[in-house]
Amino acid sequence: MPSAGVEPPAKRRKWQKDANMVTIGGKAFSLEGYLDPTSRSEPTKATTLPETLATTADDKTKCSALSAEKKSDSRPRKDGRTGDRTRAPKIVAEDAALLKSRQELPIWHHRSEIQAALRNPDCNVLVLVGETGSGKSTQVPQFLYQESWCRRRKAKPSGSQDEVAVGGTIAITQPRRVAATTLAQRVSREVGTPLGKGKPDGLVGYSVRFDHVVPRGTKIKFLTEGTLLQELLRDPQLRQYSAVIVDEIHERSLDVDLLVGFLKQILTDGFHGRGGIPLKVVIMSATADVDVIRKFFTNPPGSDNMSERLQVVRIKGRQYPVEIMHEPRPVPDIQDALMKRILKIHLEEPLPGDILAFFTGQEEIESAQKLIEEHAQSLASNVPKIKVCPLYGQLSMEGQRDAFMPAGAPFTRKIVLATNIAETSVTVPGVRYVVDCGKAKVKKYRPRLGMESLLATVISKSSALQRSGRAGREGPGKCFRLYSESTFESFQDSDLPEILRSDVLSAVLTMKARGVGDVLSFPLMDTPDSDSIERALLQLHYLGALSGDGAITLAGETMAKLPIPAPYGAVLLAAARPEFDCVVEAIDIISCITSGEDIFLQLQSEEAQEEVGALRKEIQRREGDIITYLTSMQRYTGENADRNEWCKRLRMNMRNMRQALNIRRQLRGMCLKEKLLTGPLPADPQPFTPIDPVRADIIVKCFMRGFGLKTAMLAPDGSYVTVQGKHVVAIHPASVLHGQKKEAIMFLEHVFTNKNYAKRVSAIRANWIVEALESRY
Ligand SMILES: Nc1ncnc2c1ncn2[C@@H]1O[C@H](COP(=O)(O)OP(=O)(O)OP(=O)(O)O)[C@@H](O)[C@H]1O
Repeated sequence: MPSAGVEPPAKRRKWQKDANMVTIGGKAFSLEGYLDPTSRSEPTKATTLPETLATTADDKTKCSALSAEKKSDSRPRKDGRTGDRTRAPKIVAEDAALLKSRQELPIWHHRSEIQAALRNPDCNVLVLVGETGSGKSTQVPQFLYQESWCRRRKAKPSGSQDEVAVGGTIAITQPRRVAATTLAQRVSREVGTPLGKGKPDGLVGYSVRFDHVVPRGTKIKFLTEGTLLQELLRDPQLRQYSAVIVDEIHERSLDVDLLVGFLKQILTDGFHGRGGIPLKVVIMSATADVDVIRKFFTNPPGSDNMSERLQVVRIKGRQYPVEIMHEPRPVPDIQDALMKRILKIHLEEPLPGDILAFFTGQEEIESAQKLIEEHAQSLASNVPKIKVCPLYGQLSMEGQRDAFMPAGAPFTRKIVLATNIAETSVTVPGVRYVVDCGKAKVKKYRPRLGMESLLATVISKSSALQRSGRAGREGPGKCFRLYSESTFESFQDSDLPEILRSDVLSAVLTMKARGVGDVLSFPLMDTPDSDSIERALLQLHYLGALSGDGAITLAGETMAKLPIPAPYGAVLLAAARPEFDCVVEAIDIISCITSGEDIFLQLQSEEAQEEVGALRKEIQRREGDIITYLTSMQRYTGENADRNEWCKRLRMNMRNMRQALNIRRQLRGMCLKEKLLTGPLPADPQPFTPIDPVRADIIVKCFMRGFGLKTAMLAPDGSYVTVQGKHVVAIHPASVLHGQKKEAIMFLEHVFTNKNYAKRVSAIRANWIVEALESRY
C-alpha cells in the first residue's frame, strides 16, 4: 500500500481547482464521496436515544422484577452502597430498536445457557469467553439480575446474633473508569432506566474514582477494579452483592489479580461471613487463557476441590466483520505513520465512519492533535471537517466524554486519538476505522534499584485483537495495523501481568489492610518473587503502615483508604502532625503530581524554552520541583480572571491543571473525613502570597517522611549517588534543578529512559536524611 502524506501547502491550491481529486504522497485520490455534502453524507450516527420508548414484551418481566424489588428496595447511601428501603425506580419502556440490537448480539442465544449454569447451586464460578463485541459486558449482567439467587436476602453470618441483608446487586468490574461509566450509560438505557441528572431511581449505576452514581434500586453496578477493592476494605464479604462479574480479565492489572485472590478466599471459606448465601463469580474476556483461570480457581491450596463448581461457556462469532490490513513492511517512524494513515482514511473512506487511532501516550496524542487540527484548517470545503477528541487516562471525565459524543456538526468526521485505555471493553460510538500503532507505553519496575521505566514497547497479540475489536461494533469495520503480518506473528500471546512487572507496594498494603497476615500465601494467579514482597513489607514498615510484627497500623489503614500511592499517603499523614501542619499545601502538590504526565508542557525548541523559561520564573522556586508545584497550584487557583489564559501564557497543560483541581477536591474531602484536616477551607480564589523559605523547608521535610529512601548525595566528582543502593542518578532535564549542584537531593520518581534519572527533585540538607530515616510514627 503506498504511503500517504500530509498535503504540502503548495498543493492545496490544486484541491480548490480540481475538487474531485487530491494528491497525497504522490497518489491521486478521488473525493467523489464527499462532493455533495447535502445529498451524499450524513452526520456521524447520533447515539442519544429517545427517552420516550415503546413498551416491549421484556418490560413486563422487568416491571414484575421491579415490583418485587419494591418490597426490599434500596436507597443510595453516602458511601455509594444501597440501603434496604422501599422505593422502586420509575420505569421508562425500553426502546424497541435497542432490544432488537441486543437480540442480534451473538451472546443473546446463550442467555439460557448462562442462566442455567449459575442456577446450578453447585456452580459458583462461570468463565465466559466470547469475541470482542459479542455482547458480554452489556448483556451478561442483564441476563442475571432477575435470577432468584440474585435477590436480596436476610441471613445470619457465623458468629453474629443479628441478621444482615446479603446480595441483591451485581457488581461488574472494568479495568478503567471510561469503560465503567460508558457501559453503565449504555446498559441503563437498554434496561429502560437511563442515567441522568434528576433521575434518582434506576436499575443501573456506576462507581469510579471522582464519580459515584448509584440510583435507588440499583441492581447492576459497574465499578473499576480499584473501587471494588476499596469496597472490600469496608465489606470484606462483599455482602451487598449476589454476583461479581470480573470483565476483561486478560488485562491482568495488579488490581484484578488482587481482586480474584479475594474472591477466591470468599468462595472457599464456605460463605460463613455471608450467612451461607453464595457469591457467584463470572470471569469474562475475549482473549483470556481459560486454563490459567480454571487452574487458579480449581486448585485452592488447602481448601475443597472447586472443579465441579466451575463452568466454561464459549460464545462464537461477532456481530459485524472487521477487515484487518497490515503494512507490507515495518514503518520507520510510528508517529509519522499514524498521522499519514489517519489523514489517508479521512480522505479515502466515506462518511459515516469515525476513526479511533491508538497512540503510545498523552504527549504523542497532544502533538498529533495539534498537527491534525492545523491540517484541518486547510482542507477544501468539499472534504469533511474534522473533530479531534483526545482520550487518555489522566484526562478529566468531561474531557473523555467528548470522544463518546457524536461529532456534533454535519459533514464532520470524529477522530479519536487514544492510548490503550480505549483498547478493551469500550464502544466508541461512530467508529468504523481503527488505526493500531502496535505499541504501548508500559511501566516496568526494577525492585533492586527501586526504579521504574516507562518505555514504549510492542503490544501483545491479545492487545492487537482487542484494538481491532473496537471497529465493527455498530457496522462492518476496518483495522489498519501499522506493522507487518510477520511482526504481528512475532508478538507474545499476552502481556506480562502487571504484578510481575510493577512495584507491589500498594498491593501488599491492600492485602494487609484486608487482614491478610501471610502475604506470601495469598492466592494469586502469578506470584511476584519473594524479594519484591519483602522489599514492599520493609518499605511499608518504614512508612509507618506496618508495625514491627507485620500487622497493619492505624496509619496504614488510612493510607490504604487514600486513592494515592502509599508514600504520598505517608506524606499526608505526616503533614497533619503539628510539627509540619501543611496538609493543604501537601494536597496541592500531590494533586499536581498525580494529575497526568506533567503540568508543564515540554517545549521542543530552544527559543520556546528560553521565552517560556523567563515567564515561568514567577512560579519556579530554588527549593526545587515540589515547591514549584505548590506555587503553580496557588497561582492557578488564585487566578481571578482567566485560568486557561494563565495556563496558555506559561505553557502549562490546561487539562492536567483541571484534573489536578478534581484530585485536590477529592483529597481535601477525604482528609476532612479522616480528620487529617479541619474545615471549612477558604474558597478559591485566594490572594497569592509566595511561600516563605522556612515554610518551604518544612514542606520538603514533610515529603521526606514518604520519600526519605529516595535521596542522593552530591559526590566529589559532581554526580549524585543514591543513599539506598549507591547508584548514580542525574537530575531530569524537566526539573527546575536540572544542571544544579546541591548538597543532597530528594526525588519522588526514579526512571530509566536513556539514562538513570531522578524526577521531581528537591534540594535538601544531608542531615535531613538522617532525621527522616530515624523518624517513626
Ligand atoms: N456505548 C455504546 N454505544 C453504542 N453501542 C454500544 C455501546 N456499548 C455497547 N454497544 C453495542 O453493544 C455491542 C456489544 O458490546 P459489549 O461491550 O457488550 O461487547 P463485549 O463482548 O463485552 O466486547 P469486548 O470484549 O470488546 O468488551 C457493541 O458491539 C455495540 O454494538
